[in-house]
Amino acid sequence: MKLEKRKLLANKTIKISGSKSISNRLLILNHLFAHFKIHNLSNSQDTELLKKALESESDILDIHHAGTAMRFLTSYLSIKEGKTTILTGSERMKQRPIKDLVTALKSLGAEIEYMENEGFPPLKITGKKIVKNSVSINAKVSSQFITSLMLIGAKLENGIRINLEGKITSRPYLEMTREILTELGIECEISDTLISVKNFSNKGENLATEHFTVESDWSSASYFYSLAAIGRETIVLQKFLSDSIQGDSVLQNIFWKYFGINTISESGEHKISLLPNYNYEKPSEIVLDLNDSPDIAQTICVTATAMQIPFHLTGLATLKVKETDRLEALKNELFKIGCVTEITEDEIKSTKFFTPDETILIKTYNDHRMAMSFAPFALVKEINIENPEVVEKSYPQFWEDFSLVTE
Ligand SMILES: O=C(O)C1=C[C@@H](OP(=O)(O)O)[C@@H](O)[C@H](O)C1
Ligand SMILES: C=C(OP(=O)(O)O)C(=O)O
Repeated sequence: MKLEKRKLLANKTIKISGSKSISNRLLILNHLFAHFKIHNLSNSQDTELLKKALESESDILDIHHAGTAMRFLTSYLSIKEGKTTILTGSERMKQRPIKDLVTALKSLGAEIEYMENEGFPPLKITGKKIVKNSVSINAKVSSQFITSLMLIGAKLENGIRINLEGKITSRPYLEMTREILTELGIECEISDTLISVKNFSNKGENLATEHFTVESDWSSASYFYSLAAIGRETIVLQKFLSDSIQGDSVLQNIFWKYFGINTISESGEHKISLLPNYNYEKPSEIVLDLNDSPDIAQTICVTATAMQIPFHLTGLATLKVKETDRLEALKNELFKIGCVTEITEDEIKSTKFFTPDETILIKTYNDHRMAMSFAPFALVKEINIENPEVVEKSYPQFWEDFSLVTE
């Protein structure tokens, strides 16, 4: 798809759909406990796939590229007594790790077999009653494994105590899970090395709420922060809270500190205005540890490149096992828009900016965030985005919204 050089329009309002992460947690909890009404559910393909899988009677479930769906369903199916299910996904999903989660579930008494390669999907899962309640898990590879255990914890006879080994990755996602459980009336505590979830008996006790409204998706909001920063015009986004339970809401601080974008909240209406500071002076370098919010790394790299600000981002080890190896993908594609980078196992650092070629063709590697994060570069120069439809994984109407704020 060709994006001719665009201009950012001032004061346009975009309504982004519900957070994919919150929605996917709520769907699992909704099926484990009494049904409650979910408002502003994410319209992402990942959420649709999880919803379909939970409603399906089939013995084979294919969740394509949806990482959270794969990880959350692994625990969910492990406690569906009397049912055997094959849980599979796309070719990329078959390369994304799941071993730490499977090992933890097996140590609790679950019955799970690898159908192709040890440590990777597809899995054959036979649901069982789990009575053990203490488990250890490596916290370095993906927080989704831990959330997956937390989500079933209250359904286990004796609750769950999860011992965390190693450095915790993507920790705000664990806090998000705890916040959601707490809001539903399920007791959960998190310390640096231990998470506990108490059993929540369904008999006689009701969940604390019958309605849950999902805040809109902060990771999706990042592309509009990028547009506001590069285009220096105000954009209004809905429905967001400044004290969000989504870790990616840290965008507010990052874009204020490094890109001169002020976030003004209008409480009541859940609107935020992204306002460029006209006295903004570029920093000499952006230095950030993104271990807590890996999904906004691509947005920051492209924004910094468009604005020619040197950057050094660390804490990115998990990027290698996402929809694609995002560090490699960034290195290749940033070069096309005029930035030379060095990457290691968990870092990316810009070393030089130069004037890019006339024709820029961005590859997207089956990764929605590659397409969406590079799109704002069209404010600098015409670019072409390969396979633009990849955005549907998290943000199906992204291109319509992009066209609403640019011309
Ligand atoms: O729990 C979640 O909803 C997520 C956790 C993060 O994954 P990791 O914990 O694997 O980094 C994040 O990257 C992903 O998009 C969503
Ligand atoms: C990593 C992501 O998703 P998942 O792991 O759920 O596939 C993402 O949305 O950037």
